[in-house]
Amino acid sequence: KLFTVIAVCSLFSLNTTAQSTVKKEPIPLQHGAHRTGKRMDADMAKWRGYGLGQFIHWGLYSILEGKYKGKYYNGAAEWIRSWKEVPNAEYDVLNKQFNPATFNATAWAKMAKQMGVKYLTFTTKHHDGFCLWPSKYTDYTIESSPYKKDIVKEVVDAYTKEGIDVYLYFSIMDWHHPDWRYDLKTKEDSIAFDRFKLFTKNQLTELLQRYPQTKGLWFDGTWDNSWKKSGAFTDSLEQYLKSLVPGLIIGSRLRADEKGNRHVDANGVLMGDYEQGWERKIPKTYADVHGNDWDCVMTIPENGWGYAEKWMGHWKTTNELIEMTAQCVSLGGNFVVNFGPKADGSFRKEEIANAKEIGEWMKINSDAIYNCEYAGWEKQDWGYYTKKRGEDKVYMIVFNVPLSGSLKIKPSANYVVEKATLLEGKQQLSTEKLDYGASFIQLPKGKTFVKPFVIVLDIKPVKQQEEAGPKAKT
Ligand SMILES: C[C@@H]1O/C(=N\OC(=O)Nc2ccccc2)[C@@H](O)[C@H](O)[C@@H]1O
Repeated sequence: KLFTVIAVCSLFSLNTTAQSTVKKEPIPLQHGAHRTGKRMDADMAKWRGYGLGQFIHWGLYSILEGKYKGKYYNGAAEWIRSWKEVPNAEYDVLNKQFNPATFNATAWAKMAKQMGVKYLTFTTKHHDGFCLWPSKYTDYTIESSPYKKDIVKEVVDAYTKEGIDVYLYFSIMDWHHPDWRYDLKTKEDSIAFDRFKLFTKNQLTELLQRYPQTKGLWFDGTWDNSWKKSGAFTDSLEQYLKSLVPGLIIGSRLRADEKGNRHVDANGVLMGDYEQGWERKIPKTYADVHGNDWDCVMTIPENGWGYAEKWMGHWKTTNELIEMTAQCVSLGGNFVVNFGPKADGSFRKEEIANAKEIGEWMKINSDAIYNCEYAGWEKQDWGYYTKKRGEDKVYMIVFNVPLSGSLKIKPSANYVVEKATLLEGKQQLSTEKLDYGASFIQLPKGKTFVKPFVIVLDIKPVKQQEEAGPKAKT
């Protein structure tokens, strides 16, 4: 018996070692990824350099503020329609109340400009199906509200005028539309969902034609079986949308391949121009991003994107949001902070404060954020490295000042540091060489730092040391 066990195990181990050496044949896919590696055109290069963005969730859910008849919903406020306490029929007539009479898109855009964001993602239609633009494919739109005016146009125009690129959030899942299906089990399901797919294609065409400044589409609500079973349609839809607007940027949440895989296809290749799975989470290491472009979308409270009277759990401070921004950019991504305006279009005081304080920090330190990339240097405890794209400049974004006042750095072998300078005030800092290619950067004695700060390292590429011949056998 024992012999059998040993025999089976050794066979297994043989088999695995054999497998590890045999290259896996790619699975032939009609509707998998059509590109491997990053998009290298100018539109995507601009996206890659944004660093900091803003998300805005605004809609009928903002009226309920995460509560109903005095009870507080403990889920994400924009999902309150799905709460058993809220009769769908009562939620669905909230369009009759929506009337942000004092809404001022220009004020939003100026707040965003001051904050230093380079792109906005704005909810045109969330899961509840209510359209903030006057779509001609449904009557469940802003035109059916007392407000009547085209909010999407007001937002797109105001942000574009401030030089902030606009991306339109669109939920495929539409709880209000009679032809939406979670799964395709019957012939009737498929007939209805075919109508729904045409409705979706028509609305997206409408958005791109009405708002030609749109730089990209941010898809959501694509996790159900009905969409997973529509891989071919998602492929043709993406290609169709990109034929309407060449250069359009679409993340990995839209597509499914013909085997129902989302984000990455059956061969593990990203389907989309960037990875959209980093929602309220940040990659730990560069390896986690698998060489893809990516951004992280983040709520200021622990969860909840639409306005809620009571924010859930911990509310992120400005320093935490700045650190998350630095963390994302240091790993080659962008960081997108979500704001959930009240039904009247005003922001809560905490969000206004965060935007102002982040803006004050960006005013001094944005060189370390805009158009920066992963530096590839060994991470140190004091904070994060970013590298200016195409320039011999590395930035140290410092959050943790050691009691010694000496910040250790270990440049990658292909660079030496020529000079270290405090970004604010331009004071040059002394450095002390250590062994193993490391150095100490000495902070000025007696200076106390009360905010995250940046040190600029002027670096010079060095030829890799020629291998000194075959290593002596030790
Ligand atoms: C930005 C958020 O996006 C959502 N959902 O996100 C996800 O489904 N996230 C997700 C799902 C699977 C893997 C990773 C992220 C929405 O339901 C939510 O209301 C909000 O609009």
